Amino acid sequence: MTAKIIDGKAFAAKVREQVAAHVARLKEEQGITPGLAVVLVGEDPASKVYVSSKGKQTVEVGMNSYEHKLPDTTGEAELLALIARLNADPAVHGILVQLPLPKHLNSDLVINAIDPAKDVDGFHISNVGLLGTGQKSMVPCTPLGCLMMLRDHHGSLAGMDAVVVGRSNIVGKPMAQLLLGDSCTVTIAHSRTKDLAEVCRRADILVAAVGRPEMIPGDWVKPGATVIDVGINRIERDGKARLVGDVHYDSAAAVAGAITPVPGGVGPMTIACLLANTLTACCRANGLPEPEGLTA
Ligand SMILES: NC(=O)C1=CN([C@@H]2O[C@H](COP(=O)(O)OP(=O)(O)OC[C@H]3O[C@@H](n4cnc5c(N)ncnc54)[C@H](OP(=O)(O)O)[C@@H]3O)[C@@H](O)[C@H]2O)C=CC1
Ligand SMILES: Nc1nc(=O)c2c([nH]1)NC[C@@H]1CN(c3ccc(C(=O)N[C@@H](CCC(=O)O)C(=O)O)cc3)C=[N+]21
Repeated sequence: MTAKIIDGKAFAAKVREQVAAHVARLKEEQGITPGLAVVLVGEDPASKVYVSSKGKQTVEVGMNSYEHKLPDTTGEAELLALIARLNADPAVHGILVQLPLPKHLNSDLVINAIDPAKDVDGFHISNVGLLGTGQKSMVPCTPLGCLMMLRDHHGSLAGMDAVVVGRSNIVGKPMAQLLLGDSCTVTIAHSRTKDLAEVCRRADILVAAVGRPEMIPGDWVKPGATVIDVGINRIERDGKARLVGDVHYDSAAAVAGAITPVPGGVGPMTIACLLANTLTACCRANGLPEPEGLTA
């Protein structure tokens, strides 16, 4: 079997179109423009690329983008003061603090200082708790993007065996919650899992969020399974810089039923979902109906 390629880039473009249409209506009918503030501390090159890409796409869908670039040496009090200002600013509907933060800053403390209603990353403990109990929340962008692609491909996910490899707070755990919410039977695997290959082979839906280039080979994939590759790994091959996932694409695509590529899979959906979450936050802040099909 040769897998159907799930085109995250094209899917993300459709999501952005929906967001842009809704934003245009908000402006015209309500005089409201959604605003997203992105905070970047330090000079991490990959983070800089993501932040500028986020800013560009925010403007493209008609929203206001506020970029705050702070030096590596920024102290905790200074960062918390900026977050307090953004929390109080009615023009800002979404706040994202780019991770990882420099080591001297406590990211839990910083994230939990964001107003949960503006926490478009869905990382605040209140949003984590709301998601875990099945209540309305802000849902983390990467898992939300994965869920949208899975629902689009399968319709209902009920009863499917899902394996999530990775248990981080930003991808693995919220991904597992969303799959459980859609009635999958969910297994979360990690670095201490025994016989990971065997666990993966049980999966109808296999989500890889590990951060190890091409760690999952095709013979760990159940024939016909859907493979969602979250990994973004920069490697050098034949003297060239390349981006690869956590799944060995060629061998996995030979057995899977469907697979997301890297690049062009989960990554573009993450940013599209960030824009969708900002729109959702703006609608909620103004007591307006939320966009349909763009929330979990
Ligand atoms: N496409 C996108 O939009 C995004 C992509 N990413 C990418 O996704 C990947 C994961 O990111 P993130 O969740 O932040 O990473 P973390 O490093 O926070 O977590 C990695 C997880 O993988 C597990 N793990 C590590 N090695 C193994 C192994 N050999 N076998 C099984 N499990 C293992 C770890 O287990 P343990 O807990 O036991 O240590 C951990 O739970 C990265 O490549 C990242 O770049 C991340 C965010 C967004
Ligand atoms: N607070 C916070 N929220 C995040 O959502 C967040 C973060 N911090 N820190 C870093 C990770 C990573 N992340 C990606 C977003 C887009 C692509 C993306 O668009 N990738 C393109 C390729 C881009 C390239 O070429 O480098 C693709 O896969 O096609 C990748 C990764 C969001 N993250």
